[in-house]
Order: sequence, then C-alpha cells, then structure tokens
Amino acid sequence: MGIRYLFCAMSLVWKSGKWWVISSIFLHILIGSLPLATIWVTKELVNSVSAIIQGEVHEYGPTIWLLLLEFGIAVVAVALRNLQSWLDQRMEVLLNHDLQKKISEKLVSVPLAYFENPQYYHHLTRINSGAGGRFLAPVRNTFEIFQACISLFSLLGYLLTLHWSFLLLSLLGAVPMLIVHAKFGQQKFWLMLHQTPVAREASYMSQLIMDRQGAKEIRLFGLGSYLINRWSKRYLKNAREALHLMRKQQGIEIALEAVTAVLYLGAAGVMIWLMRVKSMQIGDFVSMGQAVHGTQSSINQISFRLAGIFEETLYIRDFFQFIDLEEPAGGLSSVRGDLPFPKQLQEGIRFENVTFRYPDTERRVIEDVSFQIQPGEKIAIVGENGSGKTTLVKCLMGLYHVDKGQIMFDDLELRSIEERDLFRNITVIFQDFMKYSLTVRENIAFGDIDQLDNLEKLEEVARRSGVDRLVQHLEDGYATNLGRTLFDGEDVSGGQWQKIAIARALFSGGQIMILDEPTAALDPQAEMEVFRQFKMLTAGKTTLFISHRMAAARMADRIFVLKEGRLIESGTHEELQTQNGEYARMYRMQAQWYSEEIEGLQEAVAWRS
Ligand SMILES: Nc1ncnc2c1ncn2[C@@H]1O[C@H](COP(=O)(O)OP(=O)(O)OP(=O)(O)O)[C@@H](O)[C@H]1O
Repeated sequence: MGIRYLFCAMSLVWKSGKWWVISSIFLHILIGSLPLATIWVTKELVNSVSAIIQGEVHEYGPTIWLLLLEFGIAVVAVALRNLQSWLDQRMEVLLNHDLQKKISEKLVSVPLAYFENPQYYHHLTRINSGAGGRFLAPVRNTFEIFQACISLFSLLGYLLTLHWSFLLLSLLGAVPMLIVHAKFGQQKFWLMLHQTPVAREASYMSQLIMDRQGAKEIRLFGLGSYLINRWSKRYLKNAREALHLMRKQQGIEIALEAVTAVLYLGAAGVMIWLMRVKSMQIGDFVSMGQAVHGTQSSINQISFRLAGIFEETLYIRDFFQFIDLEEPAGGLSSVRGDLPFPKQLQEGIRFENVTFRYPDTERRVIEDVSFQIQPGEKIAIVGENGSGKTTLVKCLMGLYHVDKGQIMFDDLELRSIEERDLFRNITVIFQDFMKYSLTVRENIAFGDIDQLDNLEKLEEVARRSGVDRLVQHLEDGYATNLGRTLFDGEDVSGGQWQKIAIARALFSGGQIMILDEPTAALDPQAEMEVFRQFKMLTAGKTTLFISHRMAAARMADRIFVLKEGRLIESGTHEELQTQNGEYARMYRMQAQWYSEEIEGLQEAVAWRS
C-alpha cells in the first residue's frame, strides 16, 4: 500500500524534475562515499603524526598532504551538501507549484455540493499545506537511505575486516530504532488527521479577527476577547497534544541513545582487545572508533528516514484520495451530458415533479414542484425567507442533483446537456454575488472570460447597466482596482457593486437570465432606475426574478409563490389577487408600507413581455 504511494510520489517528482532526480542520485553517491574516505585519511594522519612524535619519521611532507586532503574532503562535503540542499529547495518550489495547480484544478471542477461538506474542507486543509515538501520528502528520504547505505556498507566492510562482532553490535541497535521511528511517524500522521477540525476552527477564529468586514462588528459588539479566547483554547489544545507526543518520542529516544551508548561501549571493548591481540597503531584505534560511530549514525539515519517515508506516504495517500474524489452514486451535480443547449429555446423550461434535499440533510427544500416557463417569459418568484427560491434556481442551473423529477429545456433533460454550454446559456446574479478585488474591467468581463479584451462590448454593457457613470469618476477608468483586499483600490458602495454584478450578467449574455434579489442593496432611486432598465436588461431573455418586493413582482408576466418548498400559487398579479391567497396577503402587507411608491414603480417599469 505505502510502496504504491511512494512510487506515485516518485513518478510525479520524476515528471516535474528529471534533472533533480539524476543530479541527486549522483550527489548522494558522492556524499555517501565521503565518510570512509575521511576515516582512511584520519587513520593515516594520526599514524603519521604519532610516528613523528615518537621520532620514527622526520619528514613532515606526507603529514601535511594528509592534513590538506582531510581539509579538502571536509570542504567538498560541505559544498556538496549545500548544492544538494539548494537543488532540493528549487525542486520543492516547482513541485509545490505543480501540486497546488492540481489541487486548484480539482477545486474548480468538483460539484458545488462538496462545498457544503465540512469533511471536504478538513481534507482540503490537510493536503493543502506544503504539498511540494511533503511529496519530495519520501523521495529525498529514499536517496538519503541510499546514501546512508553506501556509508554503512563501506564502513561495515571495513569493520568486518577487523572483527565480525562489529556487525552484530551495529544490528542490535538498528532494530529497536527502526520500530520506534516508524511508530512515531504513524502517530504523527494520525495526530494531524485528528487535529485538523480543531486547527480549522482556530484558524477560522483568527481569520475573523483579521477580517476587514468583521473588524466593525467585532468592535461594536465587543467580540474581541471572546474570539481570542476561543482561538487560544483550540490552538493550545492542539499544541498540547503535539507536545505530548513529542515528549513521549523524546523519552523513548533517550532510552534508545542509552542502548546505543552501551553497544558502543561493547564495540570499544572489542577495539581495545583488538589493539592488544593485533598490536595496532593509535590511528587504527581512532579510525575504528570513527567507523563504529559512523555505522551507528548511518543506521540511525536509515531508520529515521524509513519512518519518514512511512509518514509521508500516508499524506500522499490522503492527497490522492482528494484528487481522485469521485461523486457518490447518483451524483451531486446534475450536469454531465454532452448535448449542446438549444440554440434558441422553443418550448422553454419545464419542471416535472421536482423534489430536492441538500446533501446529507433530511428536509425536502423543494417538494414536488412542476411548472412550465415559455421562452422570453418574465417570471417573478416570491415567498417567505427560506421558502426555497434560491434553491429552486440552483437546481435549475444544475448545481445540484435533484432527488426526484426532472428539469427540461425544450425536450432536453438537464443532465444530458454539456455543462459549459448550459452555464453559458444561463446568466445568474446571486444574492451573494462575488465582489472581485480586481479591476472594473475584470469584474465585468468575468461574465464571459473569452471576451476579456473586448472593450467595445465592455463599454456598451457598462452604459446599459449604469456602471459607466461610476467609471467616469474613477482615476484609472476600467483599469481601476476595486476593493481594498489586495490592492490600494477604490472602495465602492454595496449598490455600486450590485450594478457591476448586473453588468457582469449582461456581459455574459445567456438566453436565460436569473436575478436573485438584484436590487436588494440599491437605494429606492437606484432600484427604480434598474427597474426602468429592466425591459432592456432582460430583452429577448427568459427571465426568473426572485424578489421580496411585491411591487416589482407584479410587473412580471407570471408570479410563482413558494411556501416551504412547494409551489402553492402561480399566475398574473391580477389572477393571484383574485385568488386572494398567499400572494394577495403578502401584497397587502407591503402595500401598506409603500402605496405611493407602487404607483411610481408601476409607471416606471411596465416590463411585461
Ligand atoms: N447549502 C445548504 N445546505 C443545507 N440547507 C440549505 C442550504 N442552503 C439553503 N438551505 C436551506 O434550504 C432552505 C431554503 O433556502 P433558500 O436559500 O432556497 O431560501 P430562499 O427562499 O431563497 O430564502 P431567502 O428569501 O431568505 O433568500 C432554507 O431552510 C435553508 O436553511
């Protein structure tokens, strides 16, 4: 299982940087050979110095050369390690880019319903931190093991020429070290898995504290210390657990070090015994000591790196599980076909006994709704808060898979239509439309990104939506950055943002126009202006218009009244007034507030087809 993911990581790393893999193998072989070379030079150097001290040799030349050689090896070792670390950094950056791109591509393609699921966010948070480093780590660890093996086998080979017991003493220390490191690697991963929800909660609290929008309310309601306390508790909880695991690990590692020290003492005993029986020189003794120490540290490296590989492959598995996320049977989104959207709707839109529940919830938010909308017809959808108006629109766009019934465009079932083509033909301004902290041009042209450079269309749309008047006052015109999140941009009002959203919808130019409370943030005069332009904004388009303003709804060709997810009334304003049902009740209630205004609106609008 783990091996499979190790290979996945290797193949990804190979694809992203062949040069890194090749140069790393080469460098690790070189670095791995250095310890034995160092030990050999040290032995010769100590023997040569000892011969000079004892007066056996009078020439200093060879000793100086050995000294220079030892110095040279040390410099080369440092240079090679630094080169490797620079190559690693470079590779990590590239890999991070490639993996982050993969994650982003997945994020923009998964069904919208995934974003309703906290587990999905937990998963995303887990894999999103330092993906490059995490993918590189097992490959790097494999190379390190390879390098440590070169050092280990060369040193063991040298020690075996002296005595077999060195092999036994080395292996005795290796096994417990490997077990302990692997166990802690696994525990660290499970800890991260278990801590993610709490870490996300802490991060949410700190985001709230940093948020520009939140800054006002936090001061106004005095929420600062509540949020800080909540953040602090979550943060410290995770920190305590992590520290606890670290303490446990350190305790066991100290015990392991003690075992290693005892084994080293054993090796030292063998060395002293060998000195006596084989009458070795002091340099041989020093090099034996270095070799035993080098063997132990190579073994330590190998077990530590193996445990690292184990831990990182768990992460890599998690990453691929995210990237390979598939929709559950039945599907979450609705659109999956490959048929083109009708060029010009002939029969219109038809809902046939549509029932819908949000994923992982029980309540039917839309219940057995059926209706037909003719091409070019203007429909107002009204109903109390939470009656299902926005949800109905989301289903119509295929953002969710309905539980029962079907949604038809002419004779095409929604699921059979190609997704991009469907979205091209439906233009929506949601209540919570996006306010991109980018230029005015981008904010509008995002309606049809292929036309980003079409300034003529941009200006025409701006004129129709009234955004041109705002742009006139901006220093850089359409190139002015909006909002202050990213740039020192222009802060525009809620109503102005709404106009920009309307311009974006116009820019997109689909056959069907859906407006979810498009005038909610507008002042009465601006609202009146939008209504005046309505006929032009929606000309030739089938329009669904969600509104709490009965005065605006009455101008529609037909009005749909939703209550607790059911379509309880539909008809023209006059028909529904005559029925004297829910619509008439809501209308009467509002009429008391703005009877004069209605008269004005009535005159201004008249946008029925
Ligand atoms: N993502 C979601 N997951 C679960 N339930 C949801 C979700 N979005 C909305 N709901 C529920 O569905 C019901 C209908 O919501 P919807 O937003 O469609 O109502 P609405 O009529 O548009 O309301 P409003 O007039 O307040 O905008 C609500 O009870 C809401 O709690």
